[in-house]
Amino acid sequence: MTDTAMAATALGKRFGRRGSWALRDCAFRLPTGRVCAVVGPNGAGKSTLLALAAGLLAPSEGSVTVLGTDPASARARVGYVAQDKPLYPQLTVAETLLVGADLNPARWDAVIAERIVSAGELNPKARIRTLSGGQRTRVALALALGKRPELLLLDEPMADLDPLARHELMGTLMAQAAQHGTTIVMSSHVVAELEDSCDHLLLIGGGGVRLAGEIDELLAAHARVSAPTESTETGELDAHTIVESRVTGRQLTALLRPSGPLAESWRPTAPTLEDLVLAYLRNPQAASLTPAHPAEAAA
Ligand SMILES: Nc1ncnc2c1ncn2[C@@H]1O[C@H](COP(=O)(O)OP(=O)(O)OP(=O)(O)O)[C@@H](O)[C@H]1O
Repeated sequence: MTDTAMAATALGKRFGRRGSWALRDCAFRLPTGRVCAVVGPNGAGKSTLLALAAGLLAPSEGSVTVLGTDPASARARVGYVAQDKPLYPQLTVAETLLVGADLNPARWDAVIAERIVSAGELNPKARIRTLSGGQRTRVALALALGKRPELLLLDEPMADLDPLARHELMGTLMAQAAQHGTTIVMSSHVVAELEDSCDHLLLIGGGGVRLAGEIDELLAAHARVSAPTESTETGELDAHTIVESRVTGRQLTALLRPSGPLAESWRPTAPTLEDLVLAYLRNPQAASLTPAHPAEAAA
């Protein structure tokens, strides 16, 4: 048994010998039992990271392990739903679930798979090619959860679901995580949607990991501060790691990682997850906060 669901060391991937790096020098550790959000701009490498963990891509350098072993050896214990939800178009919904059962004889949970399909009122006799994008997502999630995985890798699973389906399927995923201790790693662009359900964050940007860790700890390591410009002195914040600062009217606000006490003129408030993610995305030069780049020691 391992308490690490996924870990990367100096992980890099490039497509083609002379291609540019999709990911480089990634290091993080995700403990088991977490619901982890993978966030980052288009082209940041989120899908690449999930495909590396699923064992569908091989690293160009470094390594990734899942459930304490290499991705190929862990495949039977891992569920993966790719962004394009590949399914056999000519099979019916019922036949697709039968294939799931056949491929996972020791682990298959027909009850959960059928519950997910019937909650979407899908006709078991409908062919996959006749389903909408959101309906296919539902079948892909039924297949992945029916496998009763220890680790579930989901690439933008909610993107084409309507709000009700999103809510219901997110509830099903969270119940699965709570009941079976399943680790869920889920990429998404909708940060507000992740705030309530995820407890761990991987923020990917510029080909690397910008933020990695428990969301509570990441939020606690940052403060949003503001002060009237006339009451601040140049360089007052220099001791701290500034992620973002801006002047609006006569107010200066900043999102920073305090390295010690802040001067009295600054009023700190706690940032939201969305504040944090947006500040790092808007400021690619801001210093990363990951196990490989820990926070500065308090002064
Ligand atoms: N098969 C491939 N061949 C060549 N380049 C690729 C391939 N797959 C991905 N890339 C490149 O790798 C980089 C990362 O792509 P990836 O799909 O992992 O990003 P992403 O963060 O999932 O993006 P999005 O949010 O748009 O889905 C991009 O620059 C992309 O062009």
